[in-house]
Amino acid sequence: MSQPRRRPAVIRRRTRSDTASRRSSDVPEATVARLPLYLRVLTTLAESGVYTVSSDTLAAAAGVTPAKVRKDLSHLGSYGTRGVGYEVDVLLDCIAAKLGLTEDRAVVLVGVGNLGHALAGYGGFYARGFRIVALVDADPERVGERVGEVVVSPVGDLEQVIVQGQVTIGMICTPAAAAQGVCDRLVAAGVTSILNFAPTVLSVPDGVDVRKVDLAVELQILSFHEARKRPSPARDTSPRRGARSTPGAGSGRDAVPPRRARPARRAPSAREALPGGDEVLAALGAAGLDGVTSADGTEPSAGRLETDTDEVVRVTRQVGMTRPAGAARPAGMARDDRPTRDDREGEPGAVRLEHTPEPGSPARGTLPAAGALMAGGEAS
Ligand SMILES: NC(=O)c1ccc[n+]([C@@H]2O[C@H](COP(=O)([O-])OP(=O)(O)OC[C@H]3O[C@@H](n4cnc5c(N)ncnc54)[C@H](O)[C@@H]3O)[C@@H](O)[C@H]2O)c1
Repeated sequence: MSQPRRRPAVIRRRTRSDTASRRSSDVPEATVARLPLYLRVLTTLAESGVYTVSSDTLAAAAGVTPAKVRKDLSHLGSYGTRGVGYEVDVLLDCIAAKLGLTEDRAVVLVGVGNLGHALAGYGGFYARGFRIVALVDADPERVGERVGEVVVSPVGDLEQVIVQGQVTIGMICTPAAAAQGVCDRLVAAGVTSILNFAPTVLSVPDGVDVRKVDLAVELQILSFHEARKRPSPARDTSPRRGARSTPGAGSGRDAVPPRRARPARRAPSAREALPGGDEVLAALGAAGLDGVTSADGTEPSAGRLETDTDEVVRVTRQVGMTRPAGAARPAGMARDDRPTRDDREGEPGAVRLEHTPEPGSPARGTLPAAGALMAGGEAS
């Protein structure tokens, strides 16, 4: 159980050599990730005048199990006292030292847009010993702007502000395309830790640490749990037939997963249909469609056309369709009558078109012209 205490505790700052001598690399990354949680809880307890804390209390406040707390703290050489728990002050110092928080750290923030502004104005960094000493942006209109105590510098001064401010940590808030270049310059100027907010994977030499923050990933993880709580109606998530594997997917730069599974692709040999009939063929011919051939190599005839997607798009526009033939289903046309790409080798982008009138629709050779077909249906 915790006991009330009179005097609030403060984190004692140690010298650089003191910190270095206590620093070790034998702490698992997962433990390192939890130490800031314990630190936050302990700071609150100390400020409330609490003198000791049990592993149960610390675990509950940090949202982990008591066993994990005991294991994590054992990596720090801190085992507590049976029946008493841990001394809050001692544990605070111990964790702060392990995290290297016993000295202030200078930070440069590159990219002072929406996100950069918000971060630069956040007082919580300073309270935890992180001083944003420089703000840098490539936009001349942002240069000279004051955000809090700091004036935005031109990106050309990046190396200079790093050296002058003895900066070792850089925060990247630029668009993804600019992030690697910014990262390279930060590293070349002496920055050895980078907090990257840009949605890209950065390459850095040995000895440079990169942490990536992506709130969208956090939301996607929450979405996963939401989906488990409330299963949605079944959706077609089957892999596309014939889809090739994508080497490096999810590990390369800007790897962004698709928002939803695409419908299964058709087999390459599938014959696709178009609003056919002699009048459609005539309309295509009148519109100047070159290179129309029949699907079976004979003279082109209504309902058996083979051409290139771009040409279909161009012609459908010329004959008055307000959207490409493949994009909408004209009235009287079966759902499967829409033309789609054909995967035949050596003919990327080709489409095979075959008209198959739906029962009740106009017979072959008496169909209205393409423009009329579209106008009667879903033209937008
Ligand atoms: N990690 C997250 O959770 C998260 C959340 C929001 C945004 N982001 C990312 O943060 C980045 C910034 O987002 P934003 O909304 O602030 O964009 P923004 O366009 O408002 O700001 C980007 C800033 O970077 C500057 N910039 C561009 N190239 C530069 C360069 N080479 N050197 C210095 N400055 C340069 C621009 O002038 C601009 O001021 C984007 O990559 C975005 O995807 C990440």
